[in-house]
Amino acid sequence: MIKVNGISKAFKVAKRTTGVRHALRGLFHREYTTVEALRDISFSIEPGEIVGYIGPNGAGKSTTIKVMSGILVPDRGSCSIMGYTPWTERVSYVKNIGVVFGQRSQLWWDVPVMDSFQLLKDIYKVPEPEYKANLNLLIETLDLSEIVLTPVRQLSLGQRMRCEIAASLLHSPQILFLDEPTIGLDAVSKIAVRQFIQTINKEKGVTVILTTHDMNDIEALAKRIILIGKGSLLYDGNLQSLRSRFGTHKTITADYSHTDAPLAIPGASIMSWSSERAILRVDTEQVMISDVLTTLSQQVELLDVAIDTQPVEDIIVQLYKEYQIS
Ligand SMILES: Nc1ncnc2c1ncn2[C@@H]1O[C@H](COP(=O)(O)OP(=O)(O)OP(=O)(O)O)[C@@H](O)[C@H]1O
Repeated sequence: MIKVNGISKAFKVAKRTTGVRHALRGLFHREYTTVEALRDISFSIEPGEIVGYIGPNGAGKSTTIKVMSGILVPDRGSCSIMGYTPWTERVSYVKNIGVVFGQRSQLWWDVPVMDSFQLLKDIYKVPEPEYKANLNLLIETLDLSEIVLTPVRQLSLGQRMRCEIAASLLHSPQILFLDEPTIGLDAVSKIAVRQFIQTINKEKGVTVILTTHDMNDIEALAKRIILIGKGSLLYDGNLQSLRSRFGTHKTITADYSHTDAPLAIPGASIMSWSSERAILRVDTEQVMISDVLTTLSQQVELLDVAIDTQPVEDIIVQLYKEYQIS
């Protein structure tokens, strides 16, 4: 469905200087530097996938989404999405995609949301029955009935984001690009947006490419992640295999009957200890969790045990370290 092949994009940026002398000189003689936003990026995405496109600030995520949605023309490389080249066949191509930029709005600021929806219907030439069916479904699933008659400028960020997502789906696109869709949202709105993304992916088969800094988004939604750093693709694969590669540490929180004897557990490091609770960190490549629990139960009377895997955040930090990006 999506084939990106060797995409590169550089921006020419004017060098900024401080001081009056330099500013005056800059009026006559501008100096430029080149920012390589994307370097030889390639990947393919199958229909129905949800892919988390992640990387630190300035890595090139938004630039990739802009190239894939036809807003930016790359310097080199090719991109074929549902048979279209996004930047050369933009008019016919955009009917197949929905785009949400969390930091920008596609809705008209001063008019009620419903008027923006109507305008988008006309722009995309959505037939009336299809528009009505989509609108009703979106109003219901995104809980918009009480806000569609409100002007966008009066909406909260969470309400606006739900409307943005609805706006991007009115024309039944098969691919949805989401650039930071949960940025700035409270916990409840984040969960609502995540659930909705899952629903349209499962029920309508919409392919989703999602950029985010929120690892909970990734954990909840994406089986596959693509990691970029400083414009280069660093990892493309399964979140689960990344877990097994890096996530070999588990944390055991053990509650037990009062004891003053210190614990000695071979293969586990004791992160914290009190007379009733200990937190242990175990490298499962070195020692089995069951062995640690057996040793523990020989030394204390266990009341409760919780075992946590390493959060995805930690794994991503390790990846950044391995690739020396920040
Ligand atoms: N229009 C532009 N003009 C000049 N430089 C740009 C432009 N757009 C992006 N860049 C630069 O390209 C690089 C990649 O930017 P991009 O916005 O794609 O990163 P990002 O991964 O989306 O970052 P963030 O997580 O901060 O949103 C950055 O160094 C950025 O400053």
